[in-house]
Amino acid sequence: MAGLPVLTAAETRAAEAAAIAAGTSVTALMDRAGRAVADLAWRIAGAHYPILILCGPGNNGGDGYVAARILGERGAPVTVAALADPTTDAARAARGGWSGPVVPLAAADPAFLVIDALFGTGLTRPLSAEVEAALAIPARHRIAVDVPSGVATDDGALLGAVPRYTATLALGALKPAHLLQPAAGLCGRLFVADIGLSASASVETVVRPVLAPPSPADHKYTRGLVAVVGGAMPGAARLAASAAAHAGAGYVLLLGAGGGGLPDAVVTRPADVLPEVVADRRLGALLVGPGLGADGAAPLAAALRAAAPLVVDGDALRQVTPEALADRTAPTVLTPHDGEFAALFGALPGSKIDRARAAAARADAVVIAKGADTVIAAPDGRVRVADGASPWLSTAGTGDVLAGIVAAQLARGLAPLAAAETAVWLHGEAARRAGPAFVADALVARLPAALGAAL
Ligand SMILES: NC(=O)C1=CN([C@@H]2O[C@H](COP(=O)(O)OP(=O)(O)OC[C@H]3O[C@@H](n4cnc5c(N)ncnc54)[C@H](OP(=O)(O)O)[C@@H]3O)[C@@H](O)[C@H]2O)[C@@H](O)CC1
Ligand SMILES: [K+]
Repeated sequence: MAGLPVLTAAETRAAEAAAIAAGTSVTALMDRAGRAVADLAWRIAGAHYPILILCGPGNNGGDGYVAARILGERGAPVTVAALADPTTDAARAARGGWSGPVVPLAAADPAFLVIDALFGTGLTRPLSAEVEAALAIPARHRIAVDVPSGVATDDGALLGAVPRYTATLALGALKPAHLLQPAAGLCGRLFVADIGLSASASVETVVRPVLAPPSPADHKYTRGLVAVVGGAMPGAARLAASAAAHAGAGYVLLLGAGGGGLPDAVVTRPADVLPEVVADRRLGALLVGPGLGADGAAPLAAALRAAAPLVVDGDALRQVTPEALADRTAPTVLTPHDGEFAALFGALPGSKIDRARAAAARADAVVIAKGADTVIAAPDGRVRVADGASPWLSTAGTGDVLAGIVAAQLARGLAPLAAAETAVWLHGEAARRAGPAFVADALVARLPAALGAAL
């Protein structure tokens, strides 16, 4: 199943221009946008609770005037406060359709619902104190039109004090700011209004995969042999191995990290059999990095020679170079958090999406840039962004679990980007099922149920 497209401000403008070239007017697009805003506001506030609509000078403000007209026609108590007069033809026309009063921003009173139509994709500079004060007007609920005013559409940075919203209504398509931190954390529930834009996007959201159960012809090797390289901290490798076993792998081998807490089904062998395992044609995927320690040069060098798909995680990411990774001929998936990403690729420019994409091209690997806003990038430029990750995932061992799940998906034959996307979804679903304050081991225990939800 394809994810939702994610468009930058420029891509959105291009989609808008294409729609206009195909015969739709800006006014028609704005009317659809304003109607969608009004419908959402109506569901929250209905006809009896005061609604304050903050309108900016551009087309985001235009959407606000359209919503004001429609809500007013339905009998809702609407007040409009404007930063300045409209500056675009479409916004002027929308302003003309609103017959109620328009007060200056500074004169706006608190309301049950504030609709923020100050700035959308056209934000070009930091917010003024006047705008920040208006955004901070007390309200029970806030809806952001397209994006919260003050967030940078393309990278999710904050250009001022932005409040927390009940909901954000993305117009036409999601934007990076809806998914990337810190903006994503302020958007509240995300809705996408279909206003008739069509665009193919190289960036999509991660969605629930559609997995197939094993066929009668399958056996443990076709289900996938995963080998996990242990190291200085064997617990991390055990966790990863256990995750691989619970995420559908047919056979899991753990090298040099035996000990308690493992399912008996996971086969443990001494570390020095790694060259033999790497040469085994039945190997489906190799994982190196969890708990490897700072002294992992020898096993890492052996792992890089694997003809099977390789997952590089944790400590290994600090001991490898993008060039060594790019030299591999079999698929490689990297799972860095921010610190490991910086250690491996240095400070790259642009949004997290831009950085992950550049890193993937440089290392010729799929990069899973982890965090509250996990971004998956492939060397060919395709990107998948996960939304709504459990905040409780920020605990020790969850990265080891993810690496094990990725290895299991590669071992059963998924292409690297699909393996990464499937793994990130399963990891997120297991976390959702685990509830609050789980330990990483509990995440592993939820993996079969998460997998079941994708069959
Ligand atoms: N794409 C689509 O298909 C559709 C898009 N639609 C809607 O249009 C929105 C984009 O509209 P937009 O391009 O007019 O920009 P918008 O966000 O209203 O802001 C521009 C204005 O704000 C000003 N300004 C900027 N920053 C500022 C600051 N910090 N402080 C003060 N002022 C600031 C800026 O001034 P300037 O930089 O020019 O001096 C300019 O006047 C989009 O998000 C969606 O809601 C729908 O209507 C229909 C279909
Ligand atoms: K807005």
